[in-house]
Amino acid sequence: MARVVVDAPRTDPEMAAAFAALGVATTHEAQGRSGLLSPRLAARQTGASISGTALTCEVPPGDNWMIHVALEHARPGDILIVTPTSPCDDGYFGDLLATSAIARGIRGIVIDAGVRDIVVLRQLGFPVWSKTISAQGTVKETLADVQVPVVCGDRVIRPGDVVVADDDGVCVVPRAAAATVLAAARARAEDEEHKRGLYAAGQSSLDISPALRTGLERKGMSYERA
Ligand SMILES: O=C([O-])CC(=O)C(=O)O
Ligand SMILES: [Mg+2]
Repeated sequence: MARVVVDAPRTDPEMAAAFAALGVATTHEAQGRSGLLSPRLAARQTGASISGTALTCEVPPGDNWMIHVALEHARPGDILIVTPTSPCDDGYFGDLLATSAIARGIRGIVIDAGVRDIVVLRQLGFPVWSKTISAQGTVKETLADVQVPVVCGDRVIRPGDVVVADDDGVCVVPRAAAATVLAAARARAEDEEHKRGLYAAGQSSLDISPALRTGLERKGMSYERA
């Protein structure tokens, strides 16, 4: 039996939104280099940087009915996560569904399958991370689960987890870890800001981070004159 989990708990929307300014690389590093979705889920635009709470949706191959169901349960600040129950490249999502998603406060879509109407999606400014682009249409015949834990881009995503997406890819932060990872990501961003100033002033990264130099010696790097 397929089911929709209604009012699933989610990360505080303001906290989830704060990750966008930090970005995917920093978030991923701040949680111990984890959470990154497969790079096959590529940005279909340039310059979009979003974060929000996961609204998850399973779809049978070639059938987008459950995306319509998921949109009905959208809350402002959600990011739609769509995963087929077995691999499929069809164009599940296009400009009509995007128009509805925007109206319902959804910030973007991450889909381990295809999207279509890509020119209009870009014109709408609705950001997409997808496995592919395909005009292949889908039917509305078979049920699947909405707002349940899914595997998307080879990572488990639970309803209400934080999803961060930009030109570097997509990263998931489990709801229970969001506050800790946000604090670690902010600290990392501050540290990088400091280093950026030193790098720009011409300082060597080996001087700024002495471990990089002592590590070379410890591992036996030798220097020879040409
Ligand atoms: O309607 C569909 O099946 C997908 C689509 O093209 C749209 O959302 O515009
Ligand atoms: Mg269309």
